Amino acid sequence: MKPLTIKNTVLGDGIPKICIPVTGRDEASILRAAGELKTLPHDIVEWRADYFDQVTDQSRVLHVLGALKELLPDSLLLFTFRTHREGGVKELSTEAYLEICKNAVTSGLPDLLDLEFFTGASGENAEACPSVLNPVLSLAHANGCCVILSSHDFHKTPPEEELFRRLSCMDAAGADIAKLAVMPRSETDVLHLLSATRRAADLLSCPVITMSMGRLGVISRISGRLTGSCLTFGTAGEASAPGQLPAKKLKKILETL
Ligand SMILES: O=C1C[C@@](O)(C(=O)O)C[C@@H](O)[C@@H]1O
Repeated sequence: MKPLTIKNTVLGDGIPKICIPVTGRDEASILRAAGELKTLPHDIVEWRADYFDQVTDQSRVLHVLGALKELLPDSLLLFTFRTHREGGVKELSTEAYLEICKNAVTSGLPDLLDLEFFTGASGENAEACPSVLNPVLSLAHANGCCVILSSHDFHKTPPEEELFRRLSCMDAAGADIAKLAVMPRSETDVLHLLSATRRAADLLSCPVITMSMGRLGVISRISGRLTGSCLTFGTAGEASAPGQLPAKKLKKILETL
């Protein structure tokens, strides 16, 4: 794997980087939460725009993106609309989801876009749709924005081979970073995720981010140095997924390990 440098942050080398999600429902609470991050250890701020009540209003989204950039000029900004089928807050059509992503990257404000790998695909273990993903990937890249291709399963952990296959397919599809979040049902599920991550970090060309969610999977959020997962999500207030640790505690653990 080749490390990815965005501004001064190197993903895929050294201690895993920390990303803190901001999940407010209105502009005031989003900006208040973002302001509080100034004193917390992090490299990336993720705006989870699916929590935002006005997310379908393009100009309000651009306004919030601009304000976040201004408030946190030294943090990388990750734009994420998590769809309902992958664990997000709002149910929108695929077209509306893609419009939100395109609007965000066209502004040139986010440093990173989370794009769900199975957008436009149907059913379990479906193949991704290059005709849906490619235009967004190109638009993001043309606007200086890196793309995290992502896949989430809040119910189970697919077999280890499938975990590795998904990360490989994301890499082959042109991801700048490949990301997988899955829910363990047993200790073995967690070990499979860790092992697939190590293989992917060794064999793929892009950096990877993985997590096994919930209490059982907490080890996956602190073991990136061992497994090769380059980024881990920590909380400042409300968690955006089960198992996330508070950012300060996370930083201490990562430094100790
Ligand atoms: O995809 C991810 C990872 C995540 O689900 C987690 O488990 O930490 C948290 C989300 O906010 C983020 O978009």
